[in-house]
Amino acid sequence: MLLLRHLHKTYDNGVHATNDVSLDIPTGLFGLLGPNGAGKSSLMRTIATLQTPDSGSIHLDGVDVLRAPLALRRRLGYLPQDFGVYPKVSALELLDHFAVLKGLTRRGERKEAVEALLHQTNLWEARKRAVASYSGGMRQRFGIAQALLGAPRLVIVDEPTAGLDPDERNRLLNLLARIGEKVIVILSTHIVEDVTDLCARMAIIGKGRVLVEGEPQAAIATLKGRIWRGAVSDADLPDFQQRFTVLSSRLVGGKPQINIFAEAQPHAGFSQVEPGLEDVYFLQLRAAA
Ligand SMILES: Nc1ncnc2c1ncn2[C@@H]1O[C@H](COP(=O)(O)OP(=O)(O)OP(=O)(O)O)[C@@H](O)[C@H]1O
Repeated sequence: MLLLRHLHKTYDNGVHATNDVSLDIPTGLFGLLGPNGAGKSSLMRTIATLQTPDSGSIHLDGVDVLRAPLALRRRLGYLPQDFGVYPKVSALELLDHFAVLKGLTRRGERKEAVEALLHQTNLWEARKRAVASYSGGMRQRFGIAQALLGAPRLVIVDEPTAGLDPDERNRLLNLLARIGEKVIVILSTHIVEDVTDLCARMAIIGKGRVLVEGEPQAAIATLKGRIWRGAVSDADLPDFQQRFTVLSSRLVGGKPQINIFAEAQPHAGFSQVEPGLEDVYFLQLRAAA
């Protein structure tokens, strides 16, 4: 279990990027959902001991991470937002090199670990190709492979699905879900669908604060019976936005279709729909704005 308690981090420019964050993160895939600038990367870097919080505590399986950062680093796999290491060497050689850095010095053991990870991340067929020639999805899978070296207890992946096509996104999420069967995996993302189906638990953060935490389905259930959908004209949209809690709007057949949060039917022609995590997300962000 990873326990975060009352974490605060204010940068020199005065931005309060982490504001009293407390979370219990068990084994499994944990989604950290928030818009750009919400403070996801700041929190990830703090957990990874790449920066220190101003106050608060972090414990991994009972070990005080801020007092013993080396102990955490030995058990951590980290894929930052911009991994940025794509040299013209083969995936096999590069992963082997990272394995040496990670302390896997015995050749036989290292070979076994590297090959197993290339299989696990579906890169075995492409192992002799230069990482520089990989597609975005392959690079991210390579990033996951390096994060898994040394059998970490905690894996942190920062926005790994950004810019991937739907196929590659699914492949990556499935890979993370499988890894999450045994270790703690924190997945930061601004894509709501990344969290809905696969994450056992999640937190939505906005402006550095935890807005909601728990099981996605439980958060969705709190909105049951209170999400209404209907079509409006472009001209009427601003009026609806002023009068109601409009959570989202998308064009369907050229006309805005909007989701409204309301205890009763807000307007003629609106019908109740099953809530989704996107409704939770927009409602929370609105409330925090
Ligand atoms: N080193 C830094 N110095 C000053 N301000 C920073 C620093 N790093 C981040 N910030 C600011 O802190 C806030 C949170 O940024 P952070 O990168 O943690 O958010 P994020 O949720 O990861 O967003 P993104 O998805 O855009 O990376 C932003 O306002 C950002 O500009």
